[in-house]
Amino acid sequence: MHNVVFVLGPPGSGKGTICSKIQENLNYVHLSAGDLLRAERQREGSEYGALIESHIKNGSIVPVEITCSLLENAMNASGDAKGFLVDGFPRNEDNLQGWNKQMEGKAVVQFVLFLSCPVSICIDRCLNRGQGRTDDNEESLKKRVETYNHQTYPIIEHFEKSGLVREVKSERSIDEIYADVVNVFNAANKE
Ligand SMILES: Nc1ncnc2c1ncn2[C@@H]1O[C@H](COP(=O)(O)OP(=O)(O)OP(=O)(O)O)[C@@H](O)[C@H]1O
Ligand SMILES: Nc1ccn([C@@H]2O[C@H](COP(=O)(O)O)[C@@H](O)[C@H]2O)c(=O)n1
Ligand SMILES: [Mg+2]
Repeated sequence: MHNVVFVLGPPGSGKGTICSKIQENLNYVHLSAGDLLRAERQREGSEYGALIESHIKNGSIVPVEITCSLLENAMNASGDAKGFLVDGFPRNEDNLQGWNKQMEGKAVVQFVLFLSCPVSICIDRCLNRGQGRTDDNEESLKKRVETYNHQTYPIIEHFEKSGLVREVKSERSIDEIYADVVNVFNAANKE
């Protein structure tokens, strides 16, 4: 059974940055749904390349069958770990339902780490990220934020109702955020 922590928050809230630090120090494996989709988009022979690129540019969400299979394959291919940081998933109702259907009996959700951050700060971070992402431009970011507000935030609210959400404010320095995140993981692993 895979132990999973979902990591959610607006685009640019620092999910990837914080997950890298958790992976380095806490024996969790970081799996970014966005990174897996970008790799699949580049994979020679992939039948999904064009579809994925179109969703990424439009800030819309790729059908769950594609994303969940990439996640499950990555988990199965990974060695021993305390758990998996599933970054940027589930992003909408389709992601959530598809995960529940595909991963029932194969994964347990330990908690949801919610990195909350004002949107204006998130947009500035993305525009200055400097990684050449095709969606780090004003037009795509407007759509990504809209998708976050209308489709992803309701998923966070859904988990909130089950008491699974651990919110950490991420408009602060990386060290301050990470200190709070470590406390969240320590508390969860004592339960
Ligand atoms: N606490 C922070 N303070 C300042 N800059 C930060 C902070 N956290 C991350 N950044 C920077 O902001 C940018 C976005 O961070 P990151 O890629 O981790 O966000 P993300 O939530 O994974 O975004 P996305 O959803 O678009 O993948 C990066 O350039 C990163 O270096
Ligand atoms: N569950 C997901 C996650 C991501 N996407 C698509 O990838 C884009 C980039 O995601 P990041 O987490 O790296 O920002 C995102 O805007 C979506 O188009 C997805 O479809 N499903
Ligand atoms: Mg990211």
